[in-house]
Amino acid sequence: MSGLTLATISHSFSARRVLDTVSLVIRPGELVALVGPSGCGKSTLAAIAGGILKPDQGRILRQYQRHGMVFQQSRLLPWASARDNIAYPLTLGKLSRAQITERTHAAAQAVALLPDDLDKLPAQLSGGMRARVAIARALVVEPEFLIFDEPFAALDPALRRRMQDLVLSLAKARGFGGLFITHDLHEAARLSHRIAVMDRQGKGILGSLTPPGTPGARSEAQIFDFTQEARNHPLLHDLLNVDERAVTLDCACDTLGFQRCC
Ligand SMILES: Nc1ncnc2c1ncn2[C@@H]1O[C@H](COP(=O)(O)OP(=O)(O)OP(=O)(O)O)[C@@H](O)[C@H]1O
Repeated sequence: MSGLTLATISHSFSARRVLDTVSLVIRPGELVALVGPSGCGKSTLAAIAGGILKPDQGRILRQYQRHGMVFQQSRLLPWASARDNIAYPLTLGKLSRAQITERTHAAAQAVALLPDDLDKLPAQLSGGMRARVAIARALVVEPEFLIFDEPFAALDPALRRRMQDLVLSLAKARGFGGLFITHDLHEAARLSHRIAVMDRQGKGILGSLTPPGTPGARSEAQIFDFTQEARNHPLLHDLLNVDERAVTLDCACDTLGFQRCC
């Protein structure tokens, strides 16, 4: 079981303070979705959680050995094939060539990449394929914790659903925890034990919403009902502007296969 504690994290870019004493505790095995208005500092917090960015102040406690990260932009090596991008983190360890090949192909298969796609460079892949290569690269290390920054945004509804199911089944099998950043409330409700809502100005976590049941065991009706109710929750109502609410609704309708139900 793996958890993460971010304690009173502050960070500035140039003179502009983006995060101001933000604390978030993810208990061992807990999947937390982080939502909040665009620009409030979610990606910055994810980069700090993943050790990509050193905060100006604050403490990070990781209760795991390895995490897998997916960034908002796929951040693939442009000169390397999809296969080599997925394998890259393994080449930094002590695995044999045969083990690397086996794990790379298993990860590629899990994200529904075809063998032909693996020879292509990132520029030759579609946006959705690039996103899946990035997800495979995160999963290939057999992570104990996931940090995913809008990992499924470039995927069509069917693939998005498939990737969500993949993460849920792996989380269940391995008991890992995770931090998922998303603008899609339906996705947040589907993937997480808890939805943490970040302040508009990066001044902390305003509170959390807890969908009923556990991720992976919720019915689509439960998720849909929760999402509809949550939109009117003061925590979200004050934070999401009209456009963002519309996007969230579209996503929920798409995923459920409804014709503009709302
Ligand atoms: N490398 C950087 N240099 C300067 N400013 C940055 C940098 N990265 C982020 N910022 C600024 O920090 C603020 C928070 O950005 P961040 O990407 O963390 O927000 P976010 O909540 O993830 O937004 P979104 O939901 O739109 O992805 C923004 O004002 C952004 O312009």
